[in-house]
Amino acid sequence: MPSLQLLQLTEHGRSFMASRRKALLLATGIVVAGGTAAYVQSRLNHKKHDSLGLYNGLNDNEETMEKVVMNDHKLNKPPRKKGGLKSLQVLAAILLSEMGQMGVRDLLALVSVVVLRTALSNRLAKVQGFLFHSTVLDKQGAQLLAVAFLVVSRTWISDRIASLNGTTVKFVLEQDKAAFIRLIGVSVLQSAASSFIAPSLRHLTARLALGWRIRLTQHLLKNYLRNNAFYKVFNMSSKKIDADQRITQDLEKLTTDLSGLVTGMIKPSVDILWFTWRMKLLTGRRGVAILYAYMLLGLGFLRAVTPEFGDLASREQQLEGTFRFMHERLRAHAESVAFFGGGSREKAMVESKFKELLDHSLSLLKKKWLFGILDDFTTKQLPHNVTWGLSLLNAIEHKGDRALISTQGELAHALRFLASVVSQSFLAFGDILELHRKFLELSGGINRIFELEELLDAAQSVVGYSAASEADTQSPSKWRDFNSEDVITFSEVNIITPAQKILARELTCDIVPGKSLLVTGPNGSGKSSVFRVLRGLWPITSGRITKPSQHVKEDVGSGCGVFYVPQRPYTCLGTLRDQIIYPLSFEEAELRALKLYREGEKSSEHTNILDMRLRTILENVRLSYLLEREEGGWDANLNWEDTLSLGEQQRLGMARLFFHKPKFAILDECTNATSVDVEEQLYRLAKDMGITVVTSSQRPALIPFHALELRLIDGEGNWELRSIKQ
Ligand SMILES: Nc1ncnc2c1ncn2[C@@H]1O[C@H](COP(=O)(O)OP(=O)(O)OP(=O)(O)O)[C@@H](O)[C@H]1O
Repeated sequence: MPSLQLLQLTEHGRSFMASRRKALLLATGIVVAGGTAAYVQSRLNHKKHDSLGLYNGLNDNEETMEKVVMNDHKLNKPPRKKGGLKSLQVLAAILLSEMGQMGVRDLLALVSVVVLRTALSNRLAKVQGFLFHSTVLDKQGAQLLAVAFLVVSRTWISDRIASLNGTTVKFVLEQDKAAFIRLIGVSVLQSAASSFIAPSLRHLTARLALGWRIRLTQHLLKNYLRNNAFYKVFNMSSKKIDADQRITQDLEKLTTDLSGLVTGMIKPSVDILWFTWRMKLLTGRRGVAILYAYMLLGLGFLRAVTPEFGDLASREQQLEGTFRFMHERLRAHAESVAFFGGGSREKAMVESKFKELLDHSLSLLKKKWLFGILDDFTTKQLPHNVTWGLSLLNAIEHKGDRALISTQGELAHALRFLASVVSQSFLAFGDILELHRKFLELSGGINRIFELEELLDAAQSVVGYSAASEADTQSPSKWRDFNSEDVITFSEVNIITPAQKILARELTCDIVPGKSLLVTGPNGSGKSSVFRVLRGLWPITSGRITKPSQHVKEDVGSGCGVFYVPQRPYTCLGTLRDQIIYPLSFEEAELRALKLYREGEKSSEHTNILDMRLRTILENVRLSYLLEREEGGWDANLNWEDTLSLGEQQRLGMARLFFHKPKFAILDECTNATSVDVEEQLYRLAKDMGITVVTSSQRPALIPFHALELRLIDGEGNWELRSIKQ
């Protein structure tokens, strides 16, 4: 393919692809859909300015991103199954070593050999990194220990209660009143302890889940909101990753399930050990052998008939996300839909997604129901017969004269105790089987979260110009190496879409201060794409871009180096003031205003300086009436997106530009909804402020404000640069 020959890789490009490939190979099939739960998350999703993707073809093969993902899906499925047991054992070991239950670990590993030949992917190992690296010294380590302690206590109390049950019968038969009253006293104490343990366990489990949620959310958000990863993740492949849904709802469910699993794992393990020992005392080795033989057979049978609950649960979450996303879109575009009268069309689309979700949920419910029947029969009903068998065994081997009341009492005690022990053992056995299903369901959640985590990691390791410039924000010295000049330079840069279509071949041009550039060309020829590459949203595969820093240089009386005003206006959540100072916080804006406009003022006057400056800017963009119109003035906090007209929002965007006062402004048709006279005034203002603009526009009225024209001729790679006669 000729276009591919043009994709000569830079070292950056290669290593980016290598790291991405690694991440993608880790990923199992990407099943995605938009979805949203939290408003802020969805704003990130919706307000992103393009539906762009990262390059899928940075290496020299011809696979599209989608194919890579599909292949990865195929590649990964079998290892997932094979690796499942290992991962499970890793998780079990982690959990149990955390809780110091080494003896239990061996048993659980043994049980998992029989039960769990399935499905937790290698991502489980990652869970360890985030959730189980706590020590007993930190809060969560202590909580884990407390959970383990409570679970063991609960088992001990169950055992005592089982024993008491048998003893009651004995005392009743012997009609020993004093002993009976003592027994009631002990029983009341045990009940009190029991009622303390159950709610405490629930409370601690919930706290554990919350702690993990905080830890995981912070971890994901750190990468999600850095280096524009949210943009890259939404556009990594032609399919969209519903990152918002995963970070909010999926994460909450995962941590709740996981903490439930901790108790779910400890309890049956402790119970099985405890009651096996009891059983050995009561029935000897033969009884234990019978019990275990039944359990292993039952486990094997249930394993064979268990549906793929992990995949099913993951699909359900995905469909839930899609359904929510449909509503979210409708909310975001309510006015447009209402103008078009698109209600019934939207209804059909929402209903089709709902039907998909419903069908899946129904089939999942049916599978759970059928599995539940077999599960119940194997773990709860059939075991009664085993209990009877074991009781018979116990009764045959019981020594003593059956005619004596004391022997009868002992036998009754032993049989009741045995019945309780066997039933507790089977309950534990049922719990272990339940664990199997929970693990499968959990694997779906883990895959969704850690797939996102891997993509976020990959987005961080996008090297090339983008990452270099972002890394600079943390290390200004490094940044200067790349951005030492006050000039924007494209040298032999190929502008290529994520679908590998070349838009501008070996683009070369310099933009120096005072010589503004007008980018023109037919729709779809790549004007905005040039800006995307300049901003580092799309990586470059060849050539080099130089640009001034995003940093503020207060000392020279100007704001940041380059400021972008996108085609679609963006209003943030917050006050009127926040709209103009975005993306700075109030405090940062005060400092900026002080540095830029009144060197050496006292801090008490910061706000005044800022508001005075902002008022002038609002007057310049002819929006000062907003201050009077909206209650609260600068502090008015509205849904600006719905309140302001498109033209007003665009003027607000320009106000933002004037506040930041950059050396270069990248203006992507960001004034096309304003009237021509306002547009001209805005450009005049920018010129007076010494801002060099790079404009994408089709309006002839703007030509005189520029010294150069870059024309993207056909969107096929051809371009020309010419100077504009003033
Ligand atoms: N994420 C993407 N994946 C694949 N192709 C894309 C993506 N984003 C944009 N394109 C394509 O790249 C081409 C250039 O898009 P761009 O937005 O740069 O056009 P433009 O010149 O700014 O158009 P307009 O004048 O309509 O704003 C278009 O054909 C568009 O469909």
